[in-house]
Amino acid sequence: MSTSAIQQIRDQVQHELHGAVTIVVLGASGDLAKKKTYPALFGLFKNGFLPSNTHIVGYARTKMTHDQYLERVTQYIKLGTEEDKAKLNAFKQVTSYQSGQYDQAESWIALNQAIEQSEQDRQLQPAQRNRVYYMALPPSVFIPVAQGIKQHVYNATAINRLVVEKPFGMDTESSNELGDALGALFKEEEIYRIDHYLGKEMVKNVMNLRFANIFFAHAWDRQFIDNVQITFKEPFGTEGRGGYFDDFGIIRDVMQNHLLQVLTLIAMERPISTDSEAIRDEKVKVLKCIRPIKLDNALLGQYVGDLDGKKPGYLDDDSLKNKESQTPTFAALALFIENERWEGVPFVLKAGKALNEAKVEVRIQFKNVAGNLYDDTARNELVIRIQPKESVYMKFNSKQPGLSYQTIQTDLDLSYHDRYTDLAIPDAYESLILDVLRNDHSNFVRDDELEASWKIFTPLLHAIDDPKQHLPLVTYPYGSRGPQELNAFVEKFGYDRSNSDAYTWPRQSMAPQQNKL
Ligand SMILES: NC(=O)C1=CN([C@@H]2O[C@H](COP(=O)(O)OP(=O)(O)OC[C@H]3O[C@@H](n4cnc5c(N)ncnc54)[C@H](OP(=O)(O)O)[C@@H]3O)[C@@H](O)[C@H]2O)C=CC1
Ligand SMILES: O=C1O[C@H](COP(=O)(O)O)[C@@H](O)[C@H](O)[C@H]1O
Repeated sequence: MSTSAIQQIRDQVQHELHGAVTIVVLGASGDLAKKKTYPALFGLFKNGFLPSNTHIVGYARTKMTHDQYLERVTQYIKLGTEEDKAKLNAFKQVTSYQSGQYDQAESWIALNQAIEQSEQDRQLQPAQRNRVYYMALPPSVFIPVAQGIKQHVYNATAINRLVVEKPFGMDTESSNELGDALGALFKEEEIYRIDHYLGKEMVKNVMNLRFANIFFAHAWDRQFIDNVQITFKEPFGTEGRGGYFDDFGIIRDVMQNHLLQVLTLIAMERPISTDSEAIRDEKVKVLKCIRPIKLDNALLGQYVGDLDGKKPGYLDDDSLKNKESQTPTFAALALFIENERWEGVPFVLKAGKALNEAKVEVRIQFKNVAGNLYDDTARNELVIRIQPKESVYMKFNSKQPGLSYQTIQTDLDLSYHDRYTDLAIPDAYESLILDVLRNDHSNFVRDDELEASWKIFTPLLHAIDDPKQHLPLVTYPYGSRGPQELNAFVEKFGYDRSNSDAYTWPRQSMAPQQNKL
């Protein structure tokens, strides 16, 4: 980004908040706070993106001294240079900790007094007494905390913003209940529902790729695209998180939110502008065209121990209470969008824990060439690699170099780490907290978007949760590609790998004999 574009963002934040804010991190003693929220806040502070007059208050029940608090919340911050170390010392000067309960008025009153004291010490004018409340908390306390804040901490004379972490409910009904409870306390424009995938660089790039390139615009529909695969793979299981995970399963954990958000960006119509409401309007429209997932269009799996006996199965996890759990740790789901652009095109979402690699990507597979002149050609694919190794590449067919006329598969490859020097991609949380400060809702989930997304998944989730229905659950070994039924599943929904066997990515030089003929 050019220096002037960066300065423009800094000026925007400064202007939006009149140069001052108090950021309250609720649940500051927790895992998300130390791993994501504070490192992101430090990244913004270091690069001058926080308003010049910022104070960060950590809040949780745990009793900690100031030094214990600082140690805890800065342990995951990476320091590259001496300058970073100096900046961290300066960052520590603008934060403090307040311990209190989540359901007691006295605690909230005390928090409000601490904030007011800080505002007074910083000599803030009424319009500068802006407050951001970041709920890094388990969902069981979202509502009492939102109530406590609204009643005792909310400052009606300035800006208030509430940042909420997923999960936003377990199904349509519970999500609506949570939405109604929050909606009764905060206006929709004050609420920022985080889906951290919307802060990832390549997810943010989807709109630029689609709407700033004329050649994609005209091939982006059922006439040219055969199927879309959106894949999430993690090489580790639920080790130690089985307690949490067992209530949710892979569909609620990453598919109803992260992968569906990616699908929405791929499938939505062009918004009338880049304004956040225009974007979210289009997202809601396309979500409403997706029918609830049919049971026949789902493949569910659970991992077992690996073949060497070194890695445990899901049911071996000590943190798991139900040793006969039927919770899926893997799912492949085919979704269909019933509109003019996409009718009949399967969007296959695949996600799994304890697989063979770490990878998140979108793979758009185009149709076969009609009346093709050449034998054995592979289908074109556009791949958006979200992580690791951010990249966009287009697989296409080309004449083999030399005297041969054989067609081979190759690619046009924009691998970020090769193309851009000094690449520094900010963490998703850094980007999203900056958006909160700039008052840009584009990368946050709106209430109606949430409702539309739960409607797609709720019938399937209820069937999975109902022990009487006994949905088939296949197994796969820890560290494998997933259930062996997966290939047949994706083929059933159109995915065709023929003539792709010789192709690998990232690019490697072709074998000498392939170049010679
Ligand atoms: N951790 C992660 O990487 C991610 C987390 N999230 C979401 O962020 C939110 C916070 O996650 P995370 O930090 O892992 O959660 P934690 O379990 O670490 O909880 C955060 C803090 O909340 C308090 N707390 C924990 N359990 C309870 C309870 N039953 N009742 C009241 N307070 C409780 C504790 O603080 P104290 O006891 O001091 O008050 C704890 O330090 C969740 O909604 C989670 O789904 C989303 C994406 C990733
Ligand atoms: O929300 C979640 O996401 C993480 C994956 O996030 P990533 O940024 O590391 O790709 C997942 O591990 C976790 O189970 C889920 O709750």
